[in-house]
Amino acid sequence: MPGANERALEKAKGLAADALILDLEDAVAPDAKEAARERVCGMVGEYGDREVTIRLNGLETEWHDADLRAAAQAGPAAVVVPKVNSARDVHNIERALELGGAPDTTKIWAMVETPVAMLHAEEIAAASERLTVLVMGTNDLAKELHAESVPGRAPLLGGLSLCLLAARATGKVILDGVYNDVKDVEGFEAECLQGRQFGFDGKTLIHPGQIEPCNRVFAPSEAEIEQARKIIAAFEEARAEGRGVVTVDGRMIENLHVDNAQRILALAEAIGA
Ligand SMILES: CC(C)(COP(=O)(O)OP(=O)(O)OC[C@H]1O[C@@H](n2cnc3c(N)ncnc32)[C@H](O)[C@@H]1OP(=O)(O)O)[C@@H](O)C(=O)NCCC(=O)NCCSC(=O)C[C@H](O)C(=O)O
Ligand SMILES: [Mg+2]
Repeated sequence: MPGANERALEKAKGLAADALILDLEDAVAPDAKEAARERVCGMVGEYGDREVTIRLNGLETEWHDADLRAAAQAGPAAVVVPKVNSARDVHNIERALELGGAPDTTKIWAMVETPVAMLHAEEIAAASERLTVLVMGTNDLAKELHAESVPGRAPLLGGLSLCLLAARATGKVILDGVYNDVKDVEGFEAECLQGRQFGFDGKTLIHPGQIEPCNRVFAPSEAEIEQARKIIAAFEEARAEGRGVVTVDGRMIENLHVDNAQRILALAEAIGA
């Protein structure tokens, strides 16, 4: 949410989002940057249990250093850094956080949103243990690619896949990009579903109306939870009888399907908590 929008920052205290990104970058006009920085850094502790992050201005901008120093002192759950293009960028942020006295609990969320970042996704993701999340910047990526905005996002799928591979290969969380048409609920849900089917852990949002459909699409449904329990029970029974493979509803179930079922139950449990 825009760091200059007091109304939105207040409203966010009652919204059912898992994490908040208080933005100092694109959603804040140049002459409002300093006031937004001060306001946002002062509000980090006001959102209860949710992960509160601050999106800094980009590494090459005149505001970046001051944003990073102020955020390091405020100690949010993470600094969200736009247009990260290399492992060296991550190392520079890491060093600046340390020099700025940031607590160890302040992580780095790297926005990957340029062609260079797509090609360096693995080295970015692996660059630091402090980096815990990759965030797709699909608007900037489309702009850089000269791609058109089309349903299904065909022009972006190569980049999305590269970043997903990088996140999974390095054990990091990855969040899908935003959906700009805040009035198009159907199109938004379709894009959430596509993101989930690809393997994204969640989606970044720009409007309160996007929270409920996003939570619904990304959370395991009752039927999925039930199926996961059935798979685990059937496999345990098969194991007790000395078998390593079993069928559930006509489908083959092996160890790896049990791992997936356990992941679904753990996710449902985390959401419940
Ligand atoms: C997109 C918006 C400009 C739309 O704003 P508006 O027309 O005011 O929306 P509504 O009138 O429907 O608002 C209804 C109420 O909800 C509050 N609101 C609106 N947006 C937010 C929000 N993000 N967080 C919290 N609350 C919000 C309004 O204040 C209204 O409240 P009330 O008065 O009580 O009724 C606007 O939604 C907006 O500015 N969204 C965020 C834009 C943003 O953050 N952009 C930067 C991130 S996206 C990005 O950078 C892309 C990435 O880098 C990439 O490359 O892809
Ligand atoms: Mg961007």
